[in-house]
Amino acid sequence: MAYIVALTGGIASGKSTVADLFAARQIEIIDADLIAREVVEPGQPALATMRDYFGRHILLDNGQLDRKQLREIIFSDPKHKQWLNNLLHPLIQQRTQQKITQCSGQWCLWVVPLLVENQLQHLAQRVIVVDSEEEKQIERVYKRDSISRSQALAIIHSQATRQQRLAIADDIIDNNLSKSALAEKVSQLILTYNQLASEYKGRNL
Ligand SMILES: CC(C)(COP(=O)(O)OP(=O)(O)OC[C@H]1O[C@@H](n2cnc3c(N)ncnc32)[C@H](O)[C@@H]1O)[C@@H](O)C(=O)NCCC(=O)NCCS
Ligand SMILES: Nc1ncnc2c1ncn2[C@@H]1O[C@H](COP(=O)(O)OP(=O)(O)OP(=O)(O)O)[C@@H](O)[C@H]1O
Repeated sequence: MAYIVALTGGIASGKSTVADLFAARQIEIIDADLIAREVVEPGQPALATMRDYFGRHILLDNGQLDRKQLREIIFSDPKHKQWLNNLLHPLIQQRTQQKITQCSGQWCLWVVPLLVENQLQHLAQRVIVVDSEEEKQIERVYKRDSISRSQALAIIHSQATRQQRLAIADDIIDNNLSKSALAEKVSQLILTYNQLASEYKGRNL
């Protein structure tokens, strides 16, 4: 089994930006947000279950999930969020495990927003936390998705705190850095993980 490096952080902390820098260096990526999209594609049983629970209005005319609407529903009602998490998280976890066993490199990067919330850290050998100040997250999520300040805060407050994440971090990426400084940090981390993964392989032969 490959050495697994988990990459986590709050909403709009910069996980995808950092993951893209690893991917550009040919590191294999397993992305929980992408898997979360796969399990609700049209034709997937989970999408039909969600339509039955929330109603047909949760779908767009083309049958795809109306993500904006679902986001508004679940982050304004914890009961609905819990229902959705109970449905999707086991499915996401199952697919993630499959992909982890298929990782062909010496190590791979598992991008997992809810690592701390779902207490999944035991599934990785190393944890990177992308750390960002709350105001930066709000600003970036607004620029990227036009999410209002109050909705951004609702999402942030439904997630683990910065302190909870930092408490389990092996490596911290401060995402107040410029993108070029981030690339430099990623290059250093790759050298570290190449070494750690090769030692791990040696111990597990
Ligand atoms: C609510 C949905 C439709 C919003 O879709 P949207 O395209 O706007 O956002 P996207 O999927 O890219 O998620 C963006 C970020 O929102 C946060 N987030 C999403 N779901 C959750 C959740 N259940 N609890 C806390 N934060 C969440 C994460 O930081 C995530 O990285 C979507 O996030 C979703 O289906 N969520 C439930 C599945 C899930 O838990 N996914 C996140 C972890 S795999
Ligand atoms: N260091 C940075 N400098 C400037 N802009 C950045 C930086 N890091 C991220 N951004 C921008 O902030 C936004 C959020 O970043 P990104 O999508 O990487 O976060 P994320 O943690 O993957 O988000 P989500 O939790 O929503 O999936 C993006 O528009 C990205 O281009």
